[in-house]
Amino acid sequence: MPVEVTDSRLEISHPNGSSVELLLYGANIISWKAPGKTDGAIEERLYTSPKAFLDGSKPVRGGIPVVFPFFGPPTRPEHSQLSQHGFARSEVWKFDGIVSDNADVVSVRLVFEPNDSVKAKFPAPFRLFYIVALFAHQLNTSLHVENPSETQVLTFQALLHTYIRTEVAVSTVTPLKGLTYINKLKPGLPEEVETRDEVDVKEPADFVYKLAGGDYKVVGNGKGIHVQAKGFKDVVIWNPGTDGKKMSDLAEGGWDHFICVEPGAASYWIDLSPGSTWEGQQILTVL
Ligand SMILES: O=P(O)(O)OC[C@H]1O[C@H](O)[C@H](O)[C@@H](O)[C@@H]1O
Repeated sequence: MPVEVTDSRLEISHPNGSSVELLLYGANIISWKAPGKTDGAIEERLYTSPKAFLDGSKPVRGGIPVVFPFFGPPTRPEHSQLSQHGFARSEVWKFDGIVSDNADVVSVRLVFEPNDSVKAKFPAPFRLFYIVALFAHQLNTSLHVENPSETQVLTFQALLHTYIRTEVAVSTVTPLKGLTYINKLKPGLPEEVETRDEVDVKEPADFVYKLAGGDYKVVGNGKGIHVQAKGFKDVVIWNPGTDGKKMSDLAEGGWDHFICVEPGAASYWIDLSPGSTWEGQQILTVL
């Protein structure tokens, strides 16, 4: 079967050998395996920490966590009761059916509607859909935010916190040169302009690149992933380096094996008018 659903996870398989595993907890993709375009070798393309909690007790350290309704830490009073990066990554989503199943693409839809505990902390009406589409060499994830209110504007941020598996020692992200970025490692300091042709994360990195263009490449050891984004104007590049020692769900040296490339609305807010839907999409392609 191309889609297997259990109480807690989904597995999607493509006829060409690629596959995805996703937890209903957070709609968090925890694995994407896809063949190389030239060698055909099926490899894991995302990083999920071997120490990540996959039992729903804590947001998953790895894969693709979904960030909504704000990119943390909270800065607005209406988010003060919510935890870092909001609740979308720590609530249980529902499988909402197979969207397509053919030789090109197998895709599914998940939905999250606010439950009582979310409504108590975040009363604004909303509904989230997440479409996960698996192609031979590509994984396409689309977050749809609906505002069902007839009167109230829904204000939010959203982001896909993608952990790309790559060897940090030899990997770079391009093209970011010339972009203005917020350096979250130096809070309060003015924004900076990226001067590097190729950005690496050999030192701790936590940079929010604004109006970043939506087209990035992560390359290392002759392999790589093309990251395209639509609807997400920013991209965050994050790796904690040895500060990762403070994270109970990241093993010693785990930070050497990923770069987070996070398309998102992170430096700005989206005001969604009543009755409207917003979409943010990420397309990952094996290079
Ligand atoms: O530890 P988490 O809550 O998953 O956040 C991990 C990281 O996410 C983003 O990339 C932020 O820019 C970082 O500041 C944060 O440390």
